[in-house]
Parts: sequence; structure tokens; C-alpha cells
Amino acid sequence: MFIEPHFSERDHEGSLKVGWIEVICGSMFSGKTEELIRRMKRAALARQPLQIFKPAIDTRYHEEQIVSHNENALQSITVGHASDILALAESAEVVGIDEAQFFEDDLVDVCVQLANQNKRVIVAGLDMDFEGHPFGAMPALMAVAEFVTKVHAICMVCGAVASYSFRLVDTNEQLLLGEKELYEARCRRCFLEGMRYRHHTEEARIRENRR
Ligand SMILES: Nc1ncnc2c1ncn2[C@@H]1O[C@H](COP(=O)(O)OP(=O)(O)O)[C@@H](O)[C@H]1O
Ligand SMILES: Cc1cn([C@H]2C[C@H](O)[C@@H](COP(=O)(O)O)O2)c(=O)[nH]c1=O
Ligand SMILES: [Zn+2]
Repeated sequence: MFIEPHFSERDHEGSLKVGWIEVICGSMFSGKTEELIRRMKRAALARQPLQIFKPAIDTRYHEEQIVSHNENALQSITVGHASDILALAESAEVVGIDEAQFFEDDLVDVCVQLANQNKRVIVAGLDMDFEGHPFGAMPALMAVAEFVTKVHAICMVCGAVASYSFRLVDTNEQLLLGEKELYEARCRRCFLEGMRYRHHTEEARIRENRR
């Protein structure tokens, strides 16, 4: 379990002397939002001013809350662009960002600026998309972060540890919001099997159309 850096990182009034970036990544259903909520609740207990942000693109559950799959929730601000966070987080010492994969690449620079202003920045997001490719600004964020935590789900096919989000419907757009009706957490083996089957049926369909 992630333990916050020691309190010597604070001045005598308890304010942060140095900032840093924490990344929480993993597949869908792996507990990213739960872990973000857990860390933010502990910051609140320590009476540190905090603010949570999420991208306008993702309003699946609530406009002004981050909500985990098991219905844990915390107040958040929805922003259209990562750069909006800079002004809105001015009075926060701890900044949480959920669904980071949906922001533009400038999220990396925004997080670095916030950390350079001595803020603790906690970013949660999908490390890979439905094809198993790195998602948005997540890889770059992992590179500049002081702390990276990868959380895991349970494979819905075989019960092993899952790192992949398998899409159950046949669309190739990277952006497709949804839950269990559209995605399944899968281990490497079951993810690969699903992808092979998909390519196989796609090729069969193309062959059929050529006739
Ligand atoms: N396949 C699964 N593996 C693990 N947890 C799952 C799975 N399916 C549903 N869950 C639920 O999802 C919760 C995690 O939700 P959440 O924090 O929102 O995940 P994430 O933000 O990574 O999508 C778990 O505590 C569990 O209740
Ligand atoms: C893999 C993948 C996911 N999405 C969408 C589906 C969900 O709306 C979110 C992820 O939510 P979670 O909190 O991590 O469960 O992202 C997508 O648009 N494209 C993808 O490839
Ligand atoms: Zn599996």
C-alpha cells in the first residue's frame, strides 16, 4: 500500500516544502479511483487544502463527483482543458486528477507546474487503451512522476490478475465511454485470445465482403 512521504517534507506550519507527482494507473476496474479517493480522504484528515479535477468528456456517473465502480464518491470540478486546473487549484496543496488519459498532452506540463509550486499532485488514469496501447499523456506522466502505483483488477475470464481492458463490442475508436456492458478486465493471456478471435472474425468478414 502506498504510504505518503514523511512529514519532514513540510514546514513547521505543516505546509508542503516540496511538491511531487504520484501516478495511479491500471486497467478498468483495477481500483484507480478508489485509491485516488483513499489518498484524498487521508489528505483531508490531515487538514490539507485539496481539490479534485476530472475531464469534461467523462460525465458517466456525476457532473461534480468522481465515483468509483463500487460507488465511493468525492466532490470534484469538471474541466474542459488541463490548463484550466492551474487557476482553479491555486489554493490547494493537494491536487487530485481522475481519468487523466482523456486530457490533452499538456496535462504533463500542468502537473509539473503544480508540483513545482510545492503541491502534491495525484493523477489516476488508464495506462492502456482497449488495444493494449499506451493511452494519452499517461506514459509521459509516469516518466515525470516521483511515485507510480500500478493497480490490478481480476480477469473476468479466468480469475488471474488483470492489466488489460478488453472491449466487448466491435468499434475501433479509442474513445468509447462505458462500463461492464462494454469492457471486461482481462489478464494478458485472455486479452490476447480475445484480440486474436476479433482479428480472425474481422478477416473472415472482409473475405466474405470480397466475394
Ligand atoms: N474484474 C474486476 N476486478 C476487480 N474489481 C472489480 C472488477 N469488476 C468490478 N470491480 C469493482 O470495481 C471496484 C474498483 O472500482 P474503481 O476504483 O472505480 O476502478 P477503476 O477506477 O480502476 O476503474 C472494485 O473495488 C470492485 O468492487
Ligand atoms: C479501455 C478504454 C476505456 N475507455 C473508457 C471507458 C470508461 O468510460 C473509461 C475508463 O474508466 P475507468 O474509471 O478506468 O473504469 O474510459 C475508452 O474510452 N477507451 C478505451 O480504450
Ligand atoms: Zn485471464
